[in-house]
Amino acid sequence: MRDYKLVVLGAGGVGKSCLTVQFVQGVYLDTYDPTIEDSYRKSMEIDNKIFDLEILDTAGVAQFTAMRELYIKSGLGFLLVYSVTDRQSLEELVELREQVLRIKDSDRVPMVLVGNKADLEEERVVSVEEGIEMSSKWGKVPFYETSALLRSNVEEVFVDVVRQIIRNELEAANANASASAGLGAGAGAGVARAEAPAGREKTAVSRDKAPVGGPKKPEPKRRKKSKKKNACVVL
Ligand SMILES: Nc1nc2c(ncn2[C@@H]2O[C@H](COP(=O)(O)OP(=O)(O)OP(=O)(O)O)[C@@H](O)[C@H]2O)c(=O)[nH]1
Repeated sequence: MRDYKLVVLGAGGVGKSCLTVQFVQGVYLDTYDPTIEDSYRKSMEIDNKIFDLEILDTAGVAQFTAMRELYIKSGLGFLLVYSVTDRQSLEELVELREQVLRIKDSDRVPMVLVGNKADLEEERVVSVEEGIEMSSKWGKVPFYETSALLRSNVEEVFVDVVRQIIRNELEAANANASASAGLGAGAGAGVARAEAPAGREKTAVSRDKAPVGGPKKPEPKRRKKSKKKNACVVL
């Protein structure tokens, strides 16, 4: 069984705990109790394999953010959550993502951008388009709008991060196998083949789940083997 640690990051009150508890326990918490740090475990089957997930629900409020570096070091995948009712919470993610990339010392860290509270249409101040724009700026990090209240796209965001981790591991294994077989020049081809089975099936889906993003395009190369796909899924 594979054991993966996922970390849920974002400003205070955006719904990190509600998303996590909805995913793990299938219930919605409607009281607000600021988190210091909570850890949850859940086993799930993805692509016919069982994964044991440890999910760290982190503190959004400033006095606990010193612990963040530790979470980030130990995490394999990250959910960067804002609330569509709070513009500042989206802006705060810019710095958070930079912190993740810096601490992990990589620009290919498995992550998703999550705009939560999408059910609160009347209180919305961040549009779907702004979420998509942020995801594009970040090199097409998969973007979803979610509602922990309605349980929409909740499972999808966690599964997406796990699939990214799997894909990265496959790429690393292929690169190692090619290197140890003395096939340095063929490593790129191995990576490309490895991507196919773990690829996401969704590209871009509008509020009524119709595709809005057109065909997937390869991300412009930042590193030699970088070839990410986009997934923007909103309610
Ligand atoms: N309408 C609606 N309310 C939500 C949703 N998700 C969370 N909330 C509410 O927002 C408030 C904060 O949710 P939490 O999950 O505690 O937020 P958090 O990000 O964990 O907050 P911190 O622990 O301070 O970091 C609670 O009152 C929730 O009921 C959602 O999808 N829709």
